[in-house]
Amino acid sequence: MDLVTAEQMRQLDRMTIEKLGIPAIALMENAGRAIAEEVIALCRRGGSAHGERAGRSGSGGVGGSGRSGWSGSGDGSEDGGSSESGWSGWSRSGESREDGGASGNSGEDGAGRRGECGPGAERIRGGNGGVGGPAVLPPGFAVSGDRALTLDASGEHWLILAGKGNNGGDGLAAARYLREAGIAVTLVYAAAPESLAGEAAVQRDAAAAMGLPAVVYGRDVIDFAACSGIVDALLGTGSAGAPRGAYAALIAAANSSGKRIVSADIPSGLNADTGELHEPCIHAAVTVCLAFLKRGLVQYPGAGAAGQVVVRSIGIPAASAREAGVQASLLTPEVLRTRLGVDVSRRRSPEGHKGTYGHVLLAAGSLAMSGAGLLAARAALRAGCGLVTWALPDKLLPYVIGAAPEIMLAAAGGREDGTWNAGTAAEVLRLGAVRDVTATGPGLGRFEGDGEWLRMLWEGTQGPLVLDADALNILADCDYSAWSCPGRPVILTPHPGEMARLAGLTTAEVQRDRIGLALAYATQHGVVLVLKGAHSVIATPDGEAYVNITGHPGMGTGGAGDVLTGIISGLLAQGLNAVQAAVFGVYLHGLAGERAAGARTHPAGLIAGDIIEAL
Ligand SMILES: NC(=O)C1=CN([C@@H]2O[C@H](COP(=O)(O)OP(=O)(O)OC[C@H]3O[C@@H](n4cnc5c(N)ncnc54)[C@H](O)[C@@H]3O)[C@@H](O)[C@H]2O)[C@@H](O)CC1
Ligand SMILES: [K+]
Repeated sequence: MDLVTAEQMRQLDRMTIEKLGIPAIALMENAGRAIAEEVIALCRRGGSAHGERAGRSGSGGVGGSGRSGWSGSGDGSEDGGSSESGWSGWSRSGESREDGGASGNSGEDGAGRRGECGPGAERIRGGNGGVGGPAVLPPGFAVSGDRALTLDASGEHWLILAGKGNNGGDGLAAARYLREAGIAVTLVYAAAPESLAGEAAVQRDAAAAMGLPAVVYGRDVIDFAACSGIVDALLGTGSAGAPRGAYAALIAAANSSGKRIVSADIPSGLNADTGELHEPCIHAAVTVCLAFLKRGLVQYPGAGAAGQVVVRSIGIPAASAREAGVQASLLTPEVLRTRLGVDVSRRRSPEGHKGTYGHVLLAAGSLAMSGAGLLAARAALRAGCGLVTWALPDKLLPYVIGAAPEIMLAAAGGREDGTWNAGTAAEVLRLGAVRDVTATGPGLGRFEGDGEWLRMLWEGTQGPLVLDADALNILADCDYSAWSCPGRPVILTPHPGEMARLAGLTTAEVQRDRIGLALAYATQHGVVLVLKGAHSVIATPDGEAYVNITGHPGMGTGGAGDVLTGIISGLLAQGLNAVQAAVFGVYLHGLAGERAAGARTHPAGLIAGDIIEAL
């Protein structure tokens, strides 16, 4: 599923309007209808303002995963039920959904039976059946109504907060469909209705012609207490900066009303590109994202304000995304399989042996931080590689003998106190020359001459090189753009603090636009970059980015990053290329974390070793 910026979305809108000849008002109608369908689906579910959001907490929802709050349409991103993927929480609008609602296709019930039980069909039966028995329909004949836009005996009353741009126009179109579905609506204009222009003005006039009641902020009393839900159509991808004036006041009032809020496209007040929250920002139960998933909806804190995100098609072809230069994707099993060519089933050859699956060299650990090396080495084996050699300081070696009998140990020299020194580089290079992957960083520590040590590895390693933890801190202190590169891939796996040191920024600056920064850094430095944290971003040297949404809050525990280093290295050893290994490694790491968290009495008890065991 593609992730777009506001500017790319505008370009995609223009392409559809100009090249395909689809009028802008038609797109807006589709948007309005989609929003109305999702409001109706929410009403059917009876979700409360906060109840709808429970699935995002990571503790509830399908599979105990934070992903249960996501559903999508438009690119067929489902995994087809693969148990490996764990994507049971993902549903596609327009196909059979558990709630039986919000289907872009009318007349299907929750089980996908066409024409058997829609309200329209009931009416036909009633008319045919006469007194005293069920209707008998001729074989093969069925009629159904527009179930997605029907809500029986609702008693619902929704406020439609409308801004003066196209986002407001979407809300006004939705209001008409809601009214048709039997839901009472009141339009709340943030600005004088006369100030609306273009398609939004057309929607204003259509709503007025239908007799929909309307109030205007600053002129009329707005009764939030009397409504049962709120459509937020104040600001969309055209918003700039913090909401001002009436917009700010309406957002604040909507949030404090405690009512369910369904946002059109993005929660008003969210930066659609970065996920930053302006003050104030809507906190939605559901966000009906139009056409393409906006980057800001998958990056925190925005992802936390959006509630359940549903991506709905409005007539803009999915294929046009690449034409518009979209380089970011939500990481789904489908993306792994088709865009990246990863065998997500991790099939093993019946003829395979340990030599088939590659050999990792890990240079890691020191006397005070031996566990980091052990975790990374064990994770590489659990990721499926054939062999792992753990190179470590001589003084550490006796303490780890037998800690994991599957791991081969190699004394690399080092200082008397069990730390590394510059002289170990030659031995690490010698060991790495006959192995498939070299990984370093976990538990490495800093030492005199460490910059030169890393330069030797960087320039001398022939196979893929994975750098994490202290290797990244060393790198941050070096001008490595001057180092020669033997043409093998490098994968960097920083957490936000390490990323800040690498990029010369503060951690807050790193977190402000994770996708943008990861892309800029990866392309500028020619590396595969894994920016860790909730919804890790993987960026490639040729300018592609993937946002991962597997994982669990319980994974915030010491050593989880070392496990990721091991997994990525283990996948590289098995022959995955650097991008495949980084992306699939992050994905598997998150899945294993979810499983491990689910297996504990409380996810707070999760420790890094549990993630390895859940691989
Ligand atoms: N053909 C299209 O272009 C389509 C656009 N669509 C909708 O249109 C939206 C984008 O519409 P627009 O580009 O008109 O922009 P918006 O509707 O997001 O907002 C623009 C309006 O808000 C005002 N504004 C901007 N920032 C503000 C702030 N911080 N405080 C107060 N007022 C502010 C501007 O003066 C302008 O009047 C999308 O998010 C989507 O909902 C959909 O209808 C689909 C088709
Ligand atoms: K909005």
